[in-house]
Amino acid sequence: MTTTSSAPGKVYLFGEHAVVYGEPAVPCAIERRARVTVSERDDDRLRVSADALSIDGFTVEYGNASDDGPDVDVPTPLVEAATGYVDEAVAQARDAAGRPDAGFDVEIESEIPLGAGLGSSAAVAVAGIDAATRELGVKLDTREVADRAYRVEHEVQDGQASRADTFCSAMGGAVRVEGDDCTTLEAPDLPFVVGYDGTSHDTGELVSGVRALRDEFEFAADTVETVGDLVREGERALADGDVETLGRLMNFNHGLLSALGVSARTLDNMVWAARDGGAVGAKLTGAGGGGSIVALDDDGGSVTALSLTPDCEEAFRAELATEGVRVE
Ligand SMILES: Nc1ncnc2c1ncn2[C@@H]1O[C@H](COP(=O)(O)OP(=O)(O)OP(=O)(O)O)[C@@H](O)[C@H]1O
Ligand SMILES: C[C@@](O)(CCO)CC(=O)[O-]
Ligand SMILES: [Mg+2]
Repeated sequence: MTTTSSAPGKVYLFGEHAVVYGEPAVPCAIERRARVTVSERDDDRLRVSADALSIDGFTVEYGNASDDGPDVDVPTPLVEAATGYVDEAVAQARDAAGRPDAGFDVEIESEIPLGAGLGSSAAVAVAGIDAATRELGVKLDTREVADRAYRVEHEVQDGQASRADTFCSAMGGAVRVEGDDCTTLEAPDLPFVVGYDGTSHDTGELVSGVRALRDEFEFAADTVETVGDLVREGERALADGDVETLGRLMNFNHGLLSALGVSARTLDNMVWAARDGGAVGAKLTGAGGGGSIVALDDDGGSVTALSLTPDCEEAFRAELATEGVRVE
């Protein structure tokens, strides 16, 4: 049998990083999806092909726990970084189905750039768990897929992950996450514009950087709490459909993320290009360090402005994905 599931990427209206320390955040799913196709094998091995992986796209085949790991001619840390989320998603599916020895051929196709703040890891984990459990004849509730995908991110990111990306990808739409409390939100179809600088960064490392700053300086811990205050204000603006206030708060959130050390010159340049192009607000999205920004702009001027910005490799309008994980 073969099973394909897909799940969307996301942008953060507000609250990334601070959400790791229990502050609320509001991510929104966008219509860019990762598709994971899984076929059960008749042995216990795992064969992963992922065209989009930045190490030139590759296929690896490796055994279950006791084996030596992937047999490929690329440095091990690179392979581990590339396959960590898939490995853990498969481990979750094996656990959910009570089939520790199940082997799979896994194929990943994704419209979400890797390591760019658009939630590629969460989408791959969510779609992977959904496809692999269905392939083994187990139908998980969407919230359980989200919970297991969270455990994948938590494991791969050395215990530093929130439930935000994975819950958002599993449920679709706009969501609110505060610690273990995850809810879906009524949201207007916001005019998201994304600018992507073409680079890739490691979420785990960026989270560690914020943690270190927060441990060193009390005012950095205060900054994280201020992000939480801003998100609560943002929730009211979202409920009122007050796009102008949402934009102002996004600008404020970008400044706070910048203070926490996770912006980059490319991100700042794209943020300013979007604002100059008429966006009501713009901020980096996701872990940062490079990657993507999100802006709110009804009339498309910011897409043009971003396209003319040397630091921007791709600019596009991103529609809210109302559907989360689904079987294809
Ligand atoms: N198309 C894909 N094929 C295989 N693995 C993928 C794919 N997309 C993402 N991944 C996995 O996710 C990792 C990137 O996750 P990471 O959390 O660092 O960035 P992100 O999720 O894109 O951004 P953010 O967490 O800031 O939203 C890759 O190294 C890889 O392990
Ligand atoms: C930086 C972070 O807040 C979002 C990454 O998209 C990490 C997390 O929530 O796990
Ligand atoms: Mg991620």
